[in-house]
Formats: sequence, C-alpha cells, structure tokens
Amino acid sequence: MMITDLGSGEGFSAGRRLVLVPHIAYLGPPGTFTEQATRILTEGFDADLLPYETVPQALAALRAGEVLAAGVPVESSVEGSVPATLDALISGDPLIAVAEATVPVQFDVLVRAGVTADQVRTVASHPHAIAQVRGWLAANLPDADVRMASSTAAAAKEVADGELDAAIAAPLAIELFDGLSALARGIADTPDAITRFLLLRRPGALPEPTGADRTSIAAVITDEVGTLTELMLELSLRGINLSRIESRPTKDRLGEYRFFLDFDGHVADARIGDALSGLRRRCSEVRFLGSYPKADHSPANVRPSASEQAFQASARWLARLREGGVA
Ligand SMILES: O=C(O)C(=O)C[C@]1(C(=O)O)C=C[C@@H](O)C=C1
Repeated sequence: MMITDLGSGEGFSAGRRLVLVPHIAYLGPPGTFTEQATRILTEGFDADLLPYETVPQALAALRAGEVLAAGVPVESSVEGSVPATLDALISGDPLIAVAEATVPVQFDVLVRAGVTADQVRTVASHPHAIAQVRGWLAANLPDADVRMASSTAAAAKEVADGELDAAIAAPLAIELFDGLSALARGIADTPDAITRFLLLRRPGALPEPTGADRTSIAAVITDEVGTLTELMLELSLRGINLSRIESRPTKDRLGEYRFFLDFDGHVADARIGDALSGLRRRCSEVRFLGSYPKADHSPANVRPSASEQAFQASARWLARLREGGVA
C-alpha cells in the first residue's frame, strides 16, 4: 500500500536546493517486522526511516514533532493485539492512523556461526514472537532460559554481540548482523501468521474515503447494565461491520475498561458519522484513532438502508417535516 499524503509538506525544509527528507519512526533496530511494514507503508514516499527501541519512544518522538509519522505493530493473527501499542496510543496527545499494512510473519532461530542446539543456554525475542514459537521452544530448547527483548531484531543484535546464545527473529535479520547463522528456520507454531501494522501521524487532514476503509476508536463506557450492548447497537443498527473489539484497563481504577474498536467504513461516511455521534453521547470518552484504507482493499458491505443515498434521503425527508412540509 502507498501513502498518498503524510501531511502537506510538513517536515520538509528547503534552502539552497537542499531538501531535508522527513523522518519516519519505527520499532527498531533494523531487521524488525515493523521495519518491513513501515517500508511498505511509506513506499513511494521520500523519507528516512528512524529506528526507536520501543513503541512508546517512537510515539513520543512523533508527538514531539521529531518525526513525521511512525510505523507500529497493532495486532497479530495469532497473539492478538499489541498492548504496548494500544497503551501508547492512548497515553498522550491524540494520534491518528493513516494507513495499514499486513506482513506475513515467519521466525528463524539465529545463533553465532558454529553454535549448536545443546550449546544454547539463553534464547530471546519480542514477547509476541516468543508466544508464537512456544511449542517449538518446548520441543527443541526445553532447558534454555527464555528472555524477553524489545524486538526480534534487538534479540538478533544481542546474539551477534555475544550477549545471548539464540534469537527468534525475522529471516532477514541474519543478513543485518555479523556472524549469524540459522539454527532452525520457519519455526512458528502456527504457519501463515500475519501481523497488522499502522502508520500513525499527528492529527491533520484524513486520508480520502476509498469505499474499503477502516475506522478505529477507543471508548470508555460507564460500569452500568447494558452499556457495552448499547455501544455495539450504535454500530449494528447502522449496518456497520465490527472487525475488532479489545479491552484494556483504563489504569485509573479496577474494573474500568477502555474498548478499542475497529469497524468497516470512513468517518466521512454518513453511517459512520451517525454512529460516532451516538457513541459520543453514550460513552464517557471517545478517542478517534483514524479512518484509513484497509490493507486488503475489501470493500465495505453496506446494506441499502445504511447507504449514503439512504441517509441523504432520510435527512431531506426530516428537513421537509421540520419546515412543515408533507412527507
Ligand atoms: O519485534 C519485531 O520484529 C516487531 O516488529 C514486533 C512484533 C510484534 O509486536 O508483534 C511484530 C511481529 C511479530 O509478531 C513479532 C513482533
């Protein structure tokens, strides 16, 4: 997928024919799946990719205006959402997603050349990667001390630096750090895993609706009977397909949750705007997290009663009634 507009020249500075290329943050170091995704998300856009050690650090740089955009992992088909990303999206100034990409995820076990399985005492990776290879680790490295790293590529770098014996990393990481070789390839417990990534930006002009869009929000509801059902009803009554709902504690008090929702459609679509207004009235907090083209380009299945034409016709009908006309 290509991004068409990352923000009208922001981040460019021209002078004496020198044009500074904008920076785009990602979860680094080079060799992460997030780097692969960020390259897809920024294809055709002249920008330098800047690695950050954690997602919160990348988003802090974006909020501070040090980078134009940030590529972050948001959801895995096997492990579910990436909590660090959801939490970092909410804590701080609003950010919006402007594009999404999905990347097939495969894992190799990288060691320093010559290291054999029975010499591996420590193995590390990103928690999401570890979770996707638990079966393989139990069968093949049952005695190894399993450690968490800030990313798959950070683990590969630690192996190259002699700080760890093995890393679970993306196949391409082997070429980026000196002296690595693969102890095993394609070790994911679930083949065909996919991770979804978003390109985030500070609020500004939204991507144009394409008919195959997704909208993301985070909403806090009061702890009362039926509030979650009512939230869902706002969507279903308008024929809106919910593609994800995830809860995270608000961290303010036990039992209070923030719901992350993804649904088909663009905030510019009448049915989505109408539903969002309803949610705004019902929820104690609604944060808009963006409307952006879906990575798979699958068009929204809009029932006739929720179409743009149906909304326009009913708005005209209501206006006539209010003017004293006959329906
Ligand atoms: O560590 C990386 O390479 C990442 O890009 C992060 C991440 C994730 O957050 O899920 C991305 C894809 C894989 O599922 C494992 C890790």
